[in-house]
Amino acid sequence: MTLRLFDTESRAVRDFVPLVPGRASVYLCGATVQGEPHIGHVRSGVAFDVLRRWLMAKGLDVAFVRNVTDIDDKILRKATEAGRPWWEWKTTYERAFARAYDQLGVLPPSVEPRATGHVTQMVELMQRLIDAGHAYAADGNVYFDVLSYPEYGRLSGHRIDDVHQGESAGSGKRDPRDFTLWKAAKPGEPSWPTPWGRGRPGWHLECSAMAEYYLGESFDIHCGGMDLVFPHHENEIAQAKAAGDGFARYWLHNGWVTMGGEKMSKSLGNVLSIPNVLARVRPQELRYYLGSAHYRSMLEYSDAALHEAAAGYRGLEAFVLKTRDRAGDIPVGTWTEEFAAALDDDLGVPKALAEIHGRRSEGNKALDAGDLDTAVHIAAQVRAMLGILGVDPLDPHWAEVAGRDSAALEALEVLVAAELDRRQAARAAKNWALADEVRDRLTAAGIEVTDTPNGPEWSLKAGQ
Ligand SMILES: Nc1ncnc2c1ncn2[C@@H]1O[C@H](COP(=O)(O)OP(=O)(O)OP(=O)(O)O)[C@@H](O)[C@H]1O
Ligand SMILES: [Zn+2]
Repeated sequence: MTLRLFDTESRAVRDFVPLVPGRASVYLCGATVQGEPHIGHVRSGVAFDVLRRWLMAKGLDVAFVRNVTDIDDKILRKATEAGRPWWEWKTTYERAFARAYDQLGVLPPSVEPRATGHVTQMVELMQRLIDAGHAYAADGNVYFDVLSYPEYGRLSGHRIDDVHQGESAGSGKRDPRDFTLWKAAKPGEPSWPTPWGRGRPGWHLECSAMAEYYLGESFDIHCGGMDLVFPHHENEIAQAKAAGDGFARYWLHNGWVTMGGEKMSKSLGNVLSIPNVLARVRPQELRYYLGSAHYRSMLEYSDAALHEAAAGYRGLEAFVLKTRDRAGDIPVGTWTEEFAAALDDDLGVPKALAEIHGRRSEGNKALDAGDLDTAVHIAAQVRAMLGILGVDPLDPHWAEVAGRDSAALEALEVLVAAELDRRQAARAAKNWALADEVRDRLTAAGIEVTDTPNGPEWSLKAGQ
């Protein structure tokens, strides 16, 4: 059956026909590594990991590129405010994102290019745009001439008169609707040489240059969060197409994680960090929760919805484990036709999950009736289907992630217990100052101590 995908550019569900039979090329806009990831940031990683796994399951050789935006105004500003080098700052948060993707079982991309490593490709693209009369250099900046590209606005539906790039006014810009390809160097900021002077890349230029370098001038699918439709993806298209390239043939956008009806965002302060959520549920449960809604719909966060999803997942897991306990190893089987039809229909995960839960309930009936052959057959189907969604309960990845965390927790348990013994001894000796000091140190380290009739108990503070 043919996979059909909703393409933002044509505003329609279209059959997915790859450019090269048997292959699929996918570019996903990755993070601007300026701070700790929140659960909204990783939703696109999870949603398009399902796309990738489904393409692979259908036998395609998938080239999957997810970039890292590692030079940007926000990175420079935050590093300066913290008094740290910008390269240390961005590396720290690149690691935090990598860890979050890994914890959630997102497959590592085929390549993970950094913007700072692809200035050569950006200079080449700017040169082509200048040669074709679609870009101009002014005072060390390079701008894209929006009016020179009549198709501008096709992706987002913006009328040319309504275009506001949301950039600070640049020196030498001919028209306020033009956008920045390259920023002239400022004192104290990192910069790279170009024929137009030293400077650093604009955000939009990076992605066009990196997508084309790895995937070619035409490729299959470009993905990202829906806030990227304008201006980021509109500008990516303009840059590539004005230079004469075919660029992406399908545009996919995921909805937001919202909280209180608004996009989860650091600037609004309504964020939940990954470690915070992983203190409440396991990584596979968080992934199941983030992936359970259709990728294009909004996902309004609530503790209740998170726990409900986690319980739903545990029900599936319990069936697979129970069957394994009774019957031995469960192989990875194949998915059902209903599941395939659901995913082929623009990655209809909610329908696919309804199918999986339906199979689980049949499987449990088989277990109750002592029909182990049927139970094993169904458990193998459930494993295959959950595997496409990235949450196969028997995937060794989850044991590995849990092992890492539990080793650290066990070590913490020993250390905190020793501190609490010291505090109890101080209290017994009426040395209140020492007892308070121990407690304050634990609090400062994010450990909350509660005195109960059974003695002191501790937990990690549920911070942001
Ligand atoms: N709440 C969210 N839900 C889904 N995707 C999100 C959410 N917040 C950010 N993203 C996505 O994360 C990616 C990186 O975004 P970016 O680094 O620009 O963060 P941002 O949108 O400025 O968020 P914040 O204000 O929290 O830093 C983008 O693709 C964006 O669509
Ligand atoms: Zn991008």
